[in-house]
Amino acid sequence: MAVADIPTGETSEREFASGVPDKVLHIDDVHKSFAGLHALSNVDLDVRHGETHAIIGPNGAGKSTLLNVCVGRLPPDRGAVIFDGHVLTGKTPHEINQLGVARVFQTPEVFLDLSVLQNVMVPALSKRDGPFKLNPFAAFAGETEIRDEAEAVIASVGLADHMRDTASSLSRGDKRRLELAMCLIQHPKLLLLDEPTAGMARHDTNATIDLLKRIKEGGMTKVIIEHDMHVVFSLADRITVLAGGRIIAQGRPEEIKNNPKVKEAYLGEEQV
Ligand SMILES: Nc1ncnc2c1ncn2[C@@H]1O[C@H](COP(=O)(O)OP(=O)(O)OP(=O)(O)O)[C@@H](O)[C@H]1O
Repeated sequence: MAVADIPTGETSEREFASGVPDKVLHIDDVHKSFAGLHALSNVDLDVRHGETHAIIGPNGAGKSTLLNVCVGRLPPDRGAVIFDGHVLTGKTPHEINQLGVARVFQTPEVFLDLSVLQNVMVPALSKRDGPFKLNPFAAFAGETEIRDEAEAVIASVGLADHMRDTASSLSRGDKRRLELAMCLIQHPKLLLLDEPTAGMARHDTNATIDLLKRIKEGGMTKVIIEHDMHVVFSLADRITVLAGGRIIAQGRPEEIKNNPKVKEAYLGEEQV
């Protein structure tokens, strides 16, 4: 039976999971079109437990569309996404997040009027309490344990000096670090990063590479979309190359570097 035909009942999900124990994420024959434009065609991809998997490709290749399908922001026209034994297709972004998938967006999505500390406490409280609808300031009261952890995570992304600053006052690069901290405090099984170093100066980019390497030591699985090849080749265990919505190559970094199809796809763009 094709994965796309698997009903979303729990038994089927468990049966499927038992067949692929080392794969955290399985993308099966995903298609997505926008008004006749094939943004994704026949996309098959496995991400293994604990690896850092980079998805690269020229502008308009379909990278962000693929991530949006994975996190439930876009329904695929065909195919399925399986995470940790759960069929994600048809689930809401919040349900997918609750299963252990966190994402750093291309444009940072933070609470601009809250402080850095409060921003990082929100997802921790939400994970513990569910999507609370009460005044978040009331919910913050007496949350010593979560506050301590939030402070530690904020320090780990290099924002200790901005703990009480409002998010709106941060630079774009710091907003991305804040968003990363908001993901890390959730202890996700899978972290999806959409151009995590976009808009950062080289010094900050290198600091982010170091941080992501340290997270890797913790065993978290990561999928990273990135244009900066220095970042890709510093972090990736395996790379998938998309062009025109199709996968044109998959393999280890050295294999991708020497792949003629990849060089051709990048002609006129930044060289791999
Ligand atoms: N919501 C949408 N409506 C219409 N077309 C879209 C939409 N989202 C993406 N597209 C189109 O789908 C194709 C793939 O876009 P996508 O953003 O996934 O590419 P990408 O590889 O992430 O590009 P970039 O590296 O420039 O961010 C592009 O041609 C884009 O214009």
